Amino acid sequence: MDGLCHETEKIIENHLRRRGIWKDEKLWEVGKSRFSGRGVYATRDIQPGEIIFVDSPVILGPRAIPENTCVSCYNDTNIVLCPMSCGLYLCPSCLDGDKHSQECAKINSWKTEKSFVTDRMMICLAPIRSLFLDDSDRESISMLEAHREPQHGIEVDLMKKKMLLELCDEEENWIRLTCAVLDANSFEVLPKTGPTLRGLFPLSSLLNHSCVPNVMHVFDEDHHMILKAAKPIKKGEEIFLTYSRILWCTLSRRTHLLRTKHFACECPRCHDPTEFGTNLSAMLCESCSGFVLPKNPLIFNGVWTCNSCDRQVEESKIAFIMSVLAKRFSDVDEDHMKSFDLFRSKSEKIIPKCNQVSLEFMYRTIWILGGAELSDEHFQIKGECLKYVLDVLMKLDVGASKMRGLLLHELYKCQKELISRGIVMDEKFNEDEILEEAAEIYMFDVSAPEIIKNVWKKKNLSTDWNDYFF
Ligand SMILES: C[S@@+](CC[C@H](N)C(=O)[O-])C[C@H]1O[C@@H](n2cnc3c(N)ncnc32)[C@H](O)[C@@H]1O
Repeated sequence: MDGLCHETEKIIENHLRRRGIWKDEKLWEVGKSRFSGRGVYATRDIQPGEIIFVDSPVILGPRAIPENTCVSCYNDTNIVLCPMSCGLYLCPSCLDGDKHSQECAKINSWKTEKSFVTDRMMICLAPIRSLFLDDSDRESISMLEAHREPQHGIEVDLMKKKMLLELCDEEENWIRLTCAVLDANSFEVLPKTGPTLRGLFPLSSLLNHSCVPNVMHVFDEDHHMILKAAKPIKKGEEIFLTYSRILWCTLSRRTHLLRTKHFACECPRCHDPTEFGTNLSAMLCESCSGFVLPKNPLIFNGVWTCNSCDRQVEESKIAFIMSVLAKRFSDVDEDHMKSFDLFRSKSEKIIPKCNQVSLEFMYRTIWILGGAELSDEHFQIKGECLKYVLDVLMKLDVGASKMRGLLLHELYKCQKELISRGIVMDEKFNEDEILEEAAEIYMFDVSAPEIIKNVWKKKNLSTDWNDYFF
C-alpha cells in the first residue's frame, strides 16, 4: 500500500471509530486504483448480501427546497419558516435547538443591509454545515477528491451574488472546497419518508465507478449507509458502485459521467457495443432494419454502423434522434396507455424495443400504471414491462441491485392481483419466491415497503444491521 492510501485508511479508521462503526476484521482496504487515484478492494471473498462496511455522514443536508420538511430532523409536522429570517424551515422543537441556533446565527452574521435571504438557503445548508465540523471531520473532507471546475460551488455564488451575503475569505474558501468535495463524492440519502437528502460519507466516497457495479447500498433510520455485495466478490477485486443510471445506454452514461464527474468510463460494459447483448444503444437501420450500433463506444463523436448492411451513421445524428424521441414522450402521463400505443407506433420504425428510450418508457409505464383499478389488459402490460426490464438487468449482470428489488416487489403485487382475477401470467414466476428475493435485497433499508417489512417479521429476521455486522 502506498503512503497516500495508508494515510487515507488512518483517517477513515478514525472517522469510523469516532462513530462506533469500526470493525477490526474489515472486508475492505484502500489501494491504488487502476482507473483513477484510490479505490477500495476486497480483503477476502465476499458473498452476495454480505455487509462490506457501514459508513456515517460527516455532512448531511437537504438536496432541494422542501418547504414542508424540517432541515434538522427531516420530519414533516408543523413546519414553519424561521422567524429570524435565516431562510430555513424547521419543526417547533428543532427551531429552539442548539443545532439550528448555531446555523441561524452564522447566516445572520453574514447579512448586511442589502442582503436578501430566501428559502434557497436550504440547498446551501450542507456546505455551510462544514463550518461547524471539528478538525477530525475537516481532515476527512480534505482527503477526498474535489471537483475544481467553475460549475462547482454554485451554493457560494448563490449566497454571495443572489442573497448578497458577506462571507469572510476563510469561510468562503472552506465552503468552496466543501462544495467541490460534495459534488465529487456526495450520495443521495433516502430517509424513511420525505424528500431525499445529500450526504458525504468518507469511506463510501473512495469507491470508484463501474457500469457493472458489484455492490449496492441502503440507508437506515439514522442515515448510516450500509454497503452490501450485490454479487460474489473475489479477494483482491476492486469494489465498484455505479454513479450513473443502469438503464441508460453507453453514450448517455459516458456523456453524463464526463459532464458531472469529469471522467470517461472504460468499464467492460462501455467497451462492448452491444452492452452484454442488451443492445440498449441500438437504432434501426433506415436501409435494412438491422441494428445500428457504435463501432467503438469508447470514442465520443465516432461512427455507428449497421450490424447487417454496414451502413454508417454519425453519432451526432443518433444523439439528436434519441433526444427528440425522449423529449416527445417525457411528460405524457395523462391517459398513459394512449401514449404507450402512440409511442410504439411512432418509434417502431426508428428504435427497437431494447433501446434505452423505449426501456425508459416501459419503466415509467410500470410506475404510472397503478393498482387495483387497472383493467386486466393493463395489468398484463405492466407485468410484461416488469419482466422485460428485469431481464435486461439480468443481462447487464448488476446482481442484486436496488432496482431489481423495486421491480421484484412491484412484480409480486402485479402477479398477486392477476392471480386474484383468475389470470396466470407466467408459471415460471412464483410470487412467494419473488417476494423473498425482494426482501433480501431490501434488507436494512429504512425506506422498504410494508410488505417487505412483514416478510422480515414473519421470518424473525433482525432488521438491525449491528446483529449481522459486528
Ligand atoms: C467518488 S471519487 C472516487 C475515489 C477517487 N478515485 C479518489 O481517489 O478519491 C470519484 C472520482 O474518482 C474518479 N473515478 C471514479 N471512477 C472512475 C472510473 N471508472 N474511471 C476513471 N475515473 C474514475 C473520478 O475522478 C471521479 O470524479
